[in-house]
Amino acid sequence: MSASSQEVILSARGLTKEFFGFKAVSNVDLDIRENTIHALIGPNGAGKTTVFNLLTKFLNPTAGTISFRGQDITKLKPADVARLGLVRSFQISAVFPHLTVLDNVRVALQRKAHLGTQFWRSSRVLDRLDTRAGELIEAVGLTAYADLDAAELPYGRKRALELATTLALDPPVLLFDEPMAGMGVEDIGRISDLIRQIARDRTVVMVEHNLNVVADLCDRVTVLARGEILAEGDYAEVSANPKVREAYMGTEHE
Ligand SMILES: Nc1ncnc2c1ncn2[C@@H]1O[C@H](COP(=O)(O)OP(=O)(O)OP(=O)(O)O)[C@@H](O)[C@H]1O
Repeated sequence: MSASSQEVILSARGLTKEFFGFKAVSNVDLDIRENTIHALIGPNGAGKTTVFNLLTKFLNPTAGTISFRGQDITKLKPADVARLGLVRSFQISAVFPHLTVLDNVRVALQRKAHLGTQFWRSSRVLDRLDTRAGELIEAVGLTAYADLDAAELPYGRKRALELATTLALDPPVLLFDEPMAGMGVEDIGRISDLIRQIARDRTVVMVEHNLNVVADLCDRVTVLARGEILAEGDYAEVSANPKVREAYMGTEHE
């Protein structure tokens, strides 16, 4: 799939973030295209997490603009952009440890369906929710764990549950900050498969340190270094770029 043929869904122009006069992100232009998996990579301190937090509105930029589907979202709050369909997963996912896997997914679906505050619920609506909950649990490989409390799940499976509760919201754009952090090889394979699967009809933006995962999953890669964009392209292009190699080498020797 050619990433350049798709519409831009999320973009930033001149994105800049200063912390007490220090430019963590400097004049970043970014175009994320629909139905692609787009990675933000770069050595430690490059500004990846700051860009991620700016895009999801957890931080306000010092300068620059962000637009989503052509709408300027620079001044919106995280909840507003989430409602528009720009949702970050994992770090703020609401997983209730003392609810079962099934009930966690049910709660997420009820929130999406705005049923949370209603006392009356038709059994037809609840049946539909249960069917969808079952599908989501199966999609993330948790069918055998459906009746366990979330707290009892091993780490990788907990992340799969977080993914299911995020998918329950059915967002067109999903952003992951280091989805593979702390995972073993087996979990990485499983979560990679899941991300590939959910990205078939969604846009995924991810900050990821594991370059094997980036090479395997991502259509487009933006490399940041010292708060600026160093290179952009597919993984083969950016990994062959001498400036990128130098930036990574530089930090290895620090
Ligand atoms: N709240 C803050 N206050 C001051 N400086 C900050 C703040 N957040 C980030 N920085 C600085 O901005 C720079 C970029 O940090 P950021 O966390 O965005 O980089 P990163 O590429 O995500 O790094 P890592 O790979 O280590 O997570 C770093 O020098 C960091 O110390």
